[in-house]
Amino acid sequence: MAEMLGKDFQTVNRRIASVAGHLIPSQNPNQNHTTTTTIAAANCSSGFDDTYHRVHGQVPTHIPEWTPAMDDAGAAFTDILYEKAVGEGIAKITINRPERRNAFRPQTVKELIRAFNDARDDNSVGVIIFTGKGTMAFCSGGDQSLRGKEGYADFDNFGRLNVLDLQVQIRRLPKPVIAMVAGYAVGGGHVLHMVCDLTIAADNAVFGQTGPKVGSFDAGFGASIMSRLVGPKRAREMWFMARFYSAAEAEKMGLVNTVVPVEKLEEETIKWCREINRNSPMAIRLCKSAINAADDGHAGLQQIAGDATLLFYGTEEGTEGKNAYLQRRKPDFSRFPRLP
Ligand SMILES: CC(C)(COP(=O)(O)OP(=O)(O)OC[C@H]1O[C@@H](n2cnc3c(N)ncnc32)[C@H](O)[C@@H]1OP(=O)(O)O)[C@@H](O)C(=O)NCCC(=O)NCCSC(=O)CCC(=O)c1ccccc1C(=O)O
Repeated sequence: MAEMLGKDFQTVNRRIASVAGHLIPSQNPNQNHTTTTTIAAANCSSGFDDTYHRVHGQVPTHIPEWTPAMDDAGAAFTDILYEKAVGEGIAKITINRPERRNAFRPQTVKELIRAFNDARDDNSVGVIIFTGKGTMAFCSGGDQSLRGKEGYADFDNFGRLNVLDLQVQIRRLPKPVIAMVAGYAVGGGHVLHMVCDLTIAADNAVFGQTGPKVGSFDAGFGASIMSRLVGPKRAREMWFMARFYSAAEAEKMGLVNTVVPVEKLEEETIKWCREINRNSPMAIRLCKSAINAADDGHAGLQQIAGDATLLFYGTEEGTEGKNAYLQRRKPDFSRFPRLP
């Protein structure tokens, strides 16, 4: 009996400690002593006051300390800025050609590919922000002054369309990529924000395809992903008319996740990054590959199947096979259940 009462007492104590863990001290200006308020009551912008929100709490919104980043090649970037937030697991990749409304040239795309590769390989990075320098443009597409008969040419005497490689890279990257869009996201720049996993738009953002006005089109992801996002009727409208849409219109169409005042853009984006980074990286990885799997055909299956192999390597069952091979014996899988 005494033992049972002791256990109950322990349970009550544990529960009180757990609830107290959700309490933060706050100073009441009218009183000289400290009172306690629940995190949910103090900060809850979502308006939910439940254990889920008390346990997970609020996400800090302060701007992080950015430090310049490099990749293994060590060559300086000329067309982009590549930064990581100290101690945060956030990388930021910025097209740095504001005088051209952040239009990309082949060199820009090569540098973007290097930075995205590095952010993928850095296992301290959980989320990548993709943006443009300044508030006038996220990206205005391919640099038309460099467009030739075979694509875009800057330092070579032949053209290329290497932005298509970048699109595929972002789509396959097993970490969330967030487009942080202020100003124009048009032409190939509009396609780039669409291939990102999420888009946080400033209230000055402008979206649209220009291709049919400038003698270009993206019949790849630019057509198929757009159609998924906004539906085929709207996608046809966007491509046939080549109109521009405000941030509010884009939000209504499902092109962006949220719209915030331009001066709050980075703060809000960082908040989303931190919120994602608090969650299970493997769950997020699988969610990304699962959402893309059907649309991406063999490549989509390969990504999600690779994730399954990755998980299987971490199991005892998988390890038994490897150990048996290394120990030159038959594997013994008899202890592993054949689940229904
Ligand atoms: C973006 C604008 C609407 C902004 O207008 P505004 O604020 O009035 O500024 P401007 O004075 O026009 O521009 C300032 C400055 O920047 C230069 N500039 C802007 N955009 C570009 C650009 N894309 N290329 C080259 N230069 C640009 C502009 O000339 C000015 O320079 P000054 O020296 O000061 O004069 C407006 O700028 C605008 O409409 N821009 C063009 C938008 C556009 O049509 N983009 C190209 C679309 S096609 C494309 O992107 C193809 C991409 C591609 O490679 C591809 C290939 C194959 C398959 C798929 C794709 C794909 O789509 O990704």
